Amino acid sequence: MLNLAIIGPGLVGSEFISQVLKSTTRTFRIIAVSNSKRMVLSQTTAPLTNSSWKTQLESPSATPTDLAKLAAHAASQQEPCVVVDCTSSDAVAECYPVWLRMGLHVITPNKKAFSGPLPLWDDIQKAAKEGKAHVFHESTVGAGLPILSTLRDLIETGDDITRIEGIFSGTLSYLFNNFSSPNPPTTPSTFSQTVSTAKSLGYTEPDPRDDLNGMDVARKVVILGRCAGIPLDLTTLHVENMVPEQLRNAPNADAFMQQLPEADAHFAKLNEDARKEQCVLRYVGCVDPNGQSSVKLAKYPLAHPFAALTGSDNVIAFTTRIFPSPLIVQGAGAGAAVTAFGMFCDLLKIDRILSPHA
Ligand SMILES: NC(=O)C1=CN([C@@H]2O[C@H](COP(=O)(O)OP(=O)(O)OC[C@H]3O[C@@H](n4cnc5c(N)ncnc54)[C@H](OP(=O)(O)O)[C@@H]3O)[C@@H](O)[C@H]2O)C=CC1
Ligand SMILES: N[C@@H](CC=O)C(=O)O
Ligand code: NA
Repeated sequence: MLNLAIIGPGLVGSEFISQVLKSTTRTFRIIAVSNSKRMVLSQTTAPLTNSSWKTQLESPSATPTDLAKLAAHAASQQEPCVVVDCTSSDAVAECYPVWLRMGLHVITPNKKAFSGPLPLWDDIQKAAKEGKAHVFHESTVGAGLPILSTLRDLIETGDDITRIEGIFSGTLSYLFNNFSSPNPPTTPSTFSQTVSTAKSLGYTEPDPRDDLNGMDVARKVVILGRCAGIPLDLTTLHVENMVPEQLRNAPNADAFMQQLPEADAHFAKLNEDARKEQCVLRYVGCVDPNGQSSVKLAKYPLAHPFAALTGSDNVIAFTTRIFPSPLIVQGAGAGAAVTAFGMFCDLLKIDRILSPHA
C-alpha cells in the first residue's frame, strides 16, 4: 500500500483525491492534506477519508501549514509515501529535491519546478538519480494526455527528435478553434466575445492575460524541451505575447476584459489576412533541437490537422527519425478530471515499480 500526502486540495487536488479513493484495484492511504494556510496529518490508525479531509482541514485540530513537518510525518511512516503537489507554487516546487532525498516520491501537475530555473531542474534530476524515490509530472504538459510518457519512450528507444509541435493550451485552443474556424458561422463572434465565452466556460486562468501572454504554453514547451535533452529556458525562449500593449497594465482582470474590445479590430485583421491565404490562426508551441524553439500565433492551411481541432482539445505532433510522418497525440488537454487522470497514471507507475507483482 502507498501513502499519499496531498498539498493543494483545490480544483485538481480534490478531484485527484476523489479519483484515487474510488480505486477498485489498489488501496491508497491519505496521511496528510495541506492548503496554503492549514494542514492535517493522520494518526497511524486513522487515515483521512474522502469525506473527512475537508472537515478536518477546517476544524480547530488543523495546524498552520508547515511543509517540513508534513514531509517528516510522511517519511516517518512504515509504508512508502508519494507527495502530490497540486499547487502552482514555486515554494512547494523548490522542496522536491529535499523530499526525493528523504525517500518521498513526488507526482505533480505543477509546471514551476520543471520550467523554472535550470539549477532546480538539474537538482531534481540528480536527486531522482540517487535512487531513493521517483518523480513523475505527466500532467504538466497536455494534462492527462500521454505526452511526456510518449516522449520518454521515443528517447529511451533511441529515436531522434526532429521537431515537436503542438497546441498546448486548452484556453487558446478553444479561443482560436472558434474565432478562426475553417467553417465560420454567418455571424462570427469577435475576439473579445470569444475570450469572454472561454472565461465563462472556466477554461481561462482567473486573469485571461495569463493565457494570452503565452507563458503557460511557454512553460510546457520548456518542459518538453528539457525532457528531450534540450536545455530550454523561459528567459530566452521566443514567446509571442498576444496581450495588446495598451492592456498589459490594466489594474485587474475585470478591467482588462472591459477594455479587450479595443483589440477586436487588430485580431479581426489578422484573421481576415489568414482567411485570404486559405488559412486559420492557431497559437502553437514548437520544440526545435536546432535552436528555433518558439511559442507564437501562426497561420495553418485549412487541410492541416491543427485547423480541424475542436473544443478545447490539445494536439501534439512528434516528428522523429522513426516517425517522419508525425506521431500525433490529441484530446482534452485541460480540466480537473483529465489532469487528475494523468496524475493517477503517474501514481500507478510508482505503485507498479514498488510492487511489480501486485
Ligand atoms: N486546471 C487544469 O486544466 C490544469 C491544471 N494544471 C495545474 O494544476 C495545478 C492546480 O491547479 P488548480 O487545482 O486549478 O488550482 P487551485 O487554485 O484550484 O488550487 C491550488 C491549491 O494549492 C494550494 N496552495 C497554494 N499555495 C500553496 C502553498 N504554498 N502550500 C500549500 N498549499 C498551497 C491552495 O490553497 P489555498 O486554497 O489555501 O490557497 C489550493 O488548495 C496548477 O499547478 C495548474 O497549473 C495542470 C494541467 C491542467
Ligand atoms: N490554463 C491551462 C490549464 C492547463 O495547464 C490551459 O488552458 O491549458
Ligand atoms: Na500529459
